[in-house]
Amino acid sequence: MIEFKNVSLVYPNGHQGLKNINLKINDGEFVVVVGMSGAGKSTLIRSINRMVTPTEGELLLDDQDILSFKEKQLRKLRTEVGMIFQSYNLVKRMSVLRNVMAGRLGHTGTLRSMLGLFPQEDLQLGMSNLERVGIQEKAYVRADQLSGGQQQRVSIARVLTQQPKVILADEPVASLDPPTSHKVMKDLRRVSKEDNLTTLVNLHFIDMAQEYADRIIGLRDGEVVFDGPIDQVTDKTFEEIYGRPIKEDDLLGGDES
Ligand SMILES: Nc1ncnc2c1ncn2[C@@H]1O[C@H](COP(=O)(O)OP(=O)(O)OP(=O)(O)O)[C@@H](O)[C@H]1O
Repeated sequence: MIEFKNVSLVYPNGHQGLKNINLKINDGEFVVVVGMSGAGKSTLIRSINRMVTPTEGELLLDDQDILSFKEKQLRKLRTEVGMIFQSYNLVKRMSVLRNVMAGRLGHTGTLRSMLGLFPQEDLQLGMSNLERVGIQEKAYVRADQLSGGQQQRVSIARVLTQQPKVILADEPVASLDPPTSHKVMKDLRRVSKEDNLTTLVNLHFIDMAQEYADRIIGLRDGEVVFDGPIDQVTDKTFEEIYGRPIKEDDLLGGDES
């Protein structure tokens, strides 16, 4: 379980990114975080792997306060909490499989990883994760030869190969067209559920949020202004989170066709 207890974060320039956050996120939940640009979505999820560090409160992962973690514990935390980025963050010149194997970095020694000396069972794990997202035939292709949707699937396979407890996804479909966005979100949700991973996804399209979330957390100006299961979420909820009527731009539209 992830628990935020009175968590606040003030950036070095004095800007308050998070204000007194109190949340409990259960194992296996698929949570979508929504809010306007600048509301604090990235700050919230990046606190969980300490890419940013809250300045007040306690942030518990399985009852351990990660805000007190130093180097060695931080490395372990980042093995347990995987991340998916809008820009995929693949090494473009390397093969798809090599990128996926980067997920084992925290498990295999750095030198062995740099030399590409992965144990056979790790390679099998990497290949099976590529298969789970439907691109095993691309394993030996250079990452930059793939489409955006395929590259994001590689990054999903990489995070699965890391065998984390938690996945953080920061606007994972913001660079993709509507049909591809739906396919990637479906894959992400399916594999998260199959592996019982706790997943937090930042999305800015409210129709996507409604389609894939178990639970929605709404942020405004660094504060939680809504937190509830998807069946309690209506268009009015989003108007309250955004503090204004819903506009066409807030919807991705389209479907998988
Ligand atoms: N390193 C930083 N130093 C100072 N202020 C920051 C820093 N990073 C983010 N902020 C500010 O904190 C607020 C929250 O930013 P954050 O990136 O978490 O928002 P967001 O909801 O993810 O927005 P977006 O959808 O635009 O990415 C914004 O006002 C942003 O300008």
